[in-house]
Amino acid sequence: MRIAITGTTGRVGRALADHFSAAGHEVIELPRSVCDLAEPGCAAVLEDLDFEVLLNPAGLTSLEQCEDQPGLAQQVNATAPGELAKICRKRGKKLLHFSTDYVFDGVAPGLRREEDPPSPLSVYGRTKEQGERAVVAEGGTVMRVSWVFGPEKPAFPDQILAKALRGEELSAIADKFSLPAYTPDIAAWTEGLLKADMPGGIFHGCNSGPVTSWHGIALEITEFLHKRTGQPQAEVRKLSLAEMPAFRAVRPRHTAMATDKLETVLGKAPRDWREAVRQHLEACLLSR
Ligand SMILES: NC(=O)C1=CN([C@@H]2O[C@H](COP(=O)(O)OP(=O)(O)OC[C@H]3O[C@@H](n4cnc5c(N)ncnc54)[C@H](OP(=O)(O)O)[C@@H]3O)[C@@H](O)[C@H]2O)C=CC1
Ligand SMILES: Cc1cn([C@H]2C[C@H](O)[C@@H](COP(=O)(O)OP(=O)(O)O[C@H]3O[C@@H](C)C(=O)[C@@H](O)[C@H]3O)O2)c(=O)[nH]c1=O
Repeated sequence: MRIAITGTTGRVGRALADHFSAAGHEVIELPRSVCDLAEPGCAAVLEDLDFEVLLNPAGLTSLEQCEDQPGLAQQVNATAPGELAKICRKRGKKLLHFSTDYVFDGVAPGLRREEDPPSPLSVYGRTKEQGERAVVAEGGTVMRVSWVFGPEKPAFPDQILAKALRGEELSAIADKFSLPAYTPDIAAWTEGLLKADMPGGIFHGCNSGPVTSWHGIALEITEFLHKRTGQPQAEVRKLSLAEMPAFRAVRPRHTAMATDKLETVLGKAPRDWREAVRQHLEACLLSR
């Protein structure tokens, strides 16, 4: 299959490109230099392109940058995905677009379902929600992911691992809750949706297991290191969201997502995030 992929310099796009290349598909990479979503009309690149499915993980992912440049966030996260979706529909091509748990306000604890009404708190969340609505209106499929980590680019777990290995003091936010999503697993779920012919609508994609905080993920990492090295388990100081002055954008507190809808397509539940974190850490230690 000929699979076009945006955002291949990013975490999810790189994982998708590597996964589908390894699976024997022809991957057409559409990085910013080929398709700059900040440019109105950028989707025209699809008009003459020979592809069967478009995967669109590209996005303006810094919440603070979105607050500072709302016009750019609107163009990249909302307008451009809508334009890509229109051309995909017109040309009879399948589209999977990536969105976020931050479309929810996260006020109440518990698992968010696809049919729960979004109520974003930030420019990032609002523009991502508009983008997903535009895609679904054109018959496209959306996968909302959360707290993404993987080998392609360092994320929060990598920062904790690096600090722990250097013996530095550790701290992590303990009053914000979700479920992480591991990039190789995101790629496998994407393949599942592709095999189901991209059914349209919204799907939640994250690993399973107990809902956690960033502090909970950090503890999983220090416990892993303790078992792996025999060193005493490092302490992780608990932080609150309010202690993060760098977080100028408002972040939702409870955004763990239920994945039953994806499970129906895949025929199995996503694996536990703790297993995915351990696999990631093993790979990080081996590559050092
Ligand atoms: N990371 C996370 O924790 C989460 C991510 N998501 C969503 O998942 C998707 C993938 O995220 P992730 O891979 O982690 O993000 P990254 O920040 O790692 O990558 C973003 C990608 O988008 C590209 N991009 C940004 N602006 C433009 C532009 N104007 N034109 C073309 N490409 C552009 C970047 O290209 P360049 O390298 O040139 O800047 C990069 O390839 C996003 O849509 C995000 O909203 C959802 C929940 C959590
Ligand atoms: C969690 C955490 C982060 N940080 C730092 C690391 C990083 O530089 C910065 C932002 O962290 P994160 O990127 O993990 O947090 P955030 O920007 O909230 O991440 C979000 O990204 C967008 C794209 C999404 O859609 C969300 O699901 C979520 O993954 O804050 C800490 O210093 N301490 C912490 O405990």
